[in-house]
Amino acid sequence: MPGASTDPLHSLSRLDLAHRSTVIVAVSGGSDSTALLLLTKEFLDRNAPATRLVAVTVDHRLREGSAAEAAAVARLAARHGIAHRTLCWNEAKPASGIAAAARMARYELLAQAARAEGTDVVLTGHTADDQAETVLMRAARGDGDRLERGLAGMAKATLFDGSVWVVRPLLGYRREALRNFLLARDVTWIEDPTNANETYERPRLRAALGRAGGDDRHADALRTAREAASRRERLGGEAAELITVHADLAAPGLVRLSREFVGGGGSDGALYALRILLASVGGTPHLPDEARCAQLLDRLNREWPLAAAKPLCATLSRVAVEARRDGLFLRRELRDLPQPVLPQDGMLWDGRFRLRVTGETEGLSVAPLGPEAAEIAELYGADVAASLVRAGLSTLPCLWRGQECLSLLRRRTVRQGIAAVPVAAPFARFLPSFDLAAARAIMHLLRAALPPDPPLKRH
Ligand SMILES: Nc1ncnc2c1ncn2[C@@H]1O[C@H](COP(=O)(O)OP(=O)(O)OP(=O)(O)O)[C@@H](O)[C@H]1O
Repeated sequence: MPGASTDPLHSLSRLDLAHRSTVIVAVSGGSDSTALLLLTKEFLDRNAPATRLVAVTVDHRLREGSAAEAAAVARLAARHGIAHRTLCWNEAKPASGIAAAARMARYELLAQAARAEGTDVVLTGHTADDQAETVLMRAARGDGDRLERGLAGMAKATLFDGSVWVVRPLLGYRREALRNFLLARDVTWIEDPTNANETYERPRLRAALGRAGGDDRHADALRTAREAASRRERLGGEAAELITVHADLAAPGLVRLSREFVGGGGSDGALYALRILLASVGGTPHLPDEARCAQLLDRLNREWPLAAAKPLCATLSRVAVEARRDGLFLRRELRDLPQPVLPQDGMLWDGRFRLRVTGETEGLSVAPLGPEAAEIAELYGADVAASLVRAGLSTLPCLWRGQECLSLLRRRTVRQGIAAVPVAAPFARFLPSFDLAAARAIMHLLRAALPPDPPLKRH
């Protein structure tokens, strides 16, 4: 992230939008996203006049007046010759955790809008002020792991659901500069009353940063974010290297790590790589507990030499771990596998596969292969113990008609118009650009679909 700059007109020049036929800007009607919309319009008019600009407002239907706010954004867009859509969050609202649910619904609706417009880019108006607040809140909570990846704050770009890049071109710019930009053009914006409600953590922090000494705290927070982001990228690069060199898919559903991987177990990169591997094999979106993974690596380092006689086994984060003479094997544990489900397009299965459904599904279900794995185990992993191959296979999604097993669902073998595409669970929903190297390595290992390049120019 650049240091806070004063001329927001430069903000878009770092984006690679030339090959996109359409770009979406997410506009709440607040100062930041309104400024972003007008900046993007100016930028595209000058540099990529063939690219269509679409403003999208999400009406969360949480406050009286939200529809009128969306209509005000629509009028502003029309005045500037910009297409505008309003999308409503119509689902039932949860009783608690409303802010997080609203945020998730907003991402989903924005991604839907992007797909409908045939683009993979949505720009949002997050600023340097938002970034400083995010980092200070995370630091105060002390969440994140020992390596403090969370202190990197928001990434310049985050891939949502594997398909839409949410890009934040204004992260290096102060809100005040954006407001001055709007005032100079006589453009007004909407003040969201929740932004001033100091019963919430963010507005409280925002008010504190506005008082004496706030600028220094702001600058410190941005420095912390920059440093944490480069540490996080370095760590991800190390993990990617370890996964690429020392991990392979010994058989479907069975990841094998070499002894050298564990031998380097003292490094932060190995610990991070192991956590990514465990989360991906187990199908959990969050990385498993850092301390427990460090203990496992430590134990493997100390005891593996003895494992020649008897495998060393452990389970962690839905993964069965087995150290044998010929490698460390990871597979989804057999407990708590999904019950049979009716396949639906886009459904995430056990956090490990995305189902693709194009055909008729009546009478069909998707469930783990289970004991039927014994029938086909000999087809795979000739250099691995048959029991491991069977165990790995038995956790994979299979197409059933009643009690009859029709076929193992694979990425390409589309049976009855149904396929199961592997996903890397920790990066399936949100993939921040800091983690791209590590994500690509694990996706490559699992034969998952690789992420599209982010629309950022390389320096
Ligand atoms: N209701 C919404 N509709 C469309 N986009 C939104 C909406 N709410 C937030 N966003 C996008 O997410 C960004 C960050 O959201 P945040 O809640 O921090 O901003 P805000 O205070 O609502 O408005 P602004 O950032 O425009 O001042 C916004 O700049 C905007 O791009």
